[in-house]
Amino acid sequence: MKQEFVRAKPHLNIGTMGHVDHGKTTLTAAITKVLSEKDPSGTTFTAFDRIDRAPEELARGITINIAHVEYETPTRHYAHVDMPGHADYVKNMITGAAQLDGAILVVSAEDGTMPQTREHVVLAHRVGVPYVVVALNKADAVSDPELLDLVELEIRDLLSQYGFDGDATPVVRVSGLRALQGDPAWVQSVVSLLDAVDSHVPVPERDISGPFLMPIENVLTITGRGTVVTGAVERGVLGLGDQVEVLGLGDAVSSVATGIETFGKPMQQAQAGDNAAILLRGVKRGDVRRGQVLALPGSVAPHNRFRATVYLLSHAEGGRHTGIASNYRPQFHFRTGDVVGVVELDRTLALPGDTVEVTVELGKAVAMDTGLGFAIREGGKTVGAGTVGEILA
Ligand SMILES: Nc1nc2c(ncn2[C@@H]2O[C@H](COP(=O)(O)OP(=O)(O)OP(=O)(O)O)[C@@H](O)[C@H]2O)c(=O)[nH]1
Ligand SMILES: [Mg+2]
Repeated sequence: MKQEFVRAKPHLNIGTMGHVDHGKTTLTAAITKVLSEKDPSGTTFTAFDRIDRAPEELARGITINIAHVEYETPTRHYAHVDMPGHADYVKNMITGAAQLDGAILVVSAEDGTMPQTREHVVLAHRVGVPYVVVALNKADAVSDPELLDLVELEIRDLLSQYGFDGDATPVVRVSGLRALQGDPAWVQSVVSLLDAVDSHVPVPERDISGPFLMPIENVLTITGRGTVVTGAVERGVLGLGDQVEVLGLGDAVSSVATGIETFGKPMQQAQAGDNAAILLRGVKRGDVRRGQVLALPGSVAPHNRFRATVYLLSHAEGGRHTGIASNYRPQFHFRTGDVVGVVELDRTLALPGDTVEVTVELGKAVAMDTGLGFAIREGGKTVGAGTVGEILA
């Protein structure tokens, strides 16, 4: 019998972001190592090569998408996402799939701020990641303190330039690598970083009272038990035995939640903010997929025609070089999935950096309400961010 999840501390969702190779995954592993050594009952060490793995099938237990690791500080329980590639960051951030309550911006002290550092800061602010804490990483590799001061200044400037409070943001000098190797001074640097996260990122308000909704991130088969969907609960509460509907991208499927887990621990209820794995009665693996939502029956409906406000990312933000016109056919990324659609503009041309009102017609209906955010993508690249306005059909 597996131990039940105990909701003893507030739960927050955070993640590492930052330029390629600046040490996000190493730092993630170091955090779990440092915390597991302080309190083995709250945190399990997740080694570098165990992060970012998402298995297709699990032999036993309902396990969460492996891109997440969990850990506990003295005051909080965290789910931490360390996404494998730059494209995934952009996509997950812009759609809110990652639903970060705060982010650890990892900047290599050797390189300073780089293009993806900027892009992630821009996107984090645009999608409403409310707080950032900076890990000035690889501080072990830079012996000149003035150089570290300079990089710190540069980071604060960048944060202020894109809407964060650069002066108030904690910038902590760390070495994920040396902490992982057990060097006491650098272990302490990771403890300081976590203290900064605990104190700078407030516990968010969750929409617990709204109707249950969870975007599906992964679908797994558990031998002998059935089909499990995983994701982060967006709003509401789901209890064991509750009726649910899987919606969007095709026919709706009705089911009942017969198992609920978080990080491999069973629980009676999943609530907004939780990373949950939900076992669905009588559902075949092929009936459900990533990009759909699991929702309280009747609480939300799929739509495919709507008005939207769209911001086209500027070139500096990683957007297009050229403008768009009516009949533009990109991919629309809602929550956890992509669907093709056609854009109609109210004017002849919209340029990168512009905010425009458009009408969108999707190839497949997606569960949506007014206010839902989405990303516009082409060729695997994110070129715009939008918000659903009036729903037309
Ligand atoms: N000297 C030093 N090297 C580090 C540190 N952290 C990471 N590295 C090295 O930097 C390289 C990249 O580290 P990763 O943790 O894979 O970086 P990442 O940001 O996850 O990279 P992507 O996922 O590819 O974007 C590896 O060779 C690490 O060993 C550090 O604190 N100090
Ligand atoms: Mg990595």
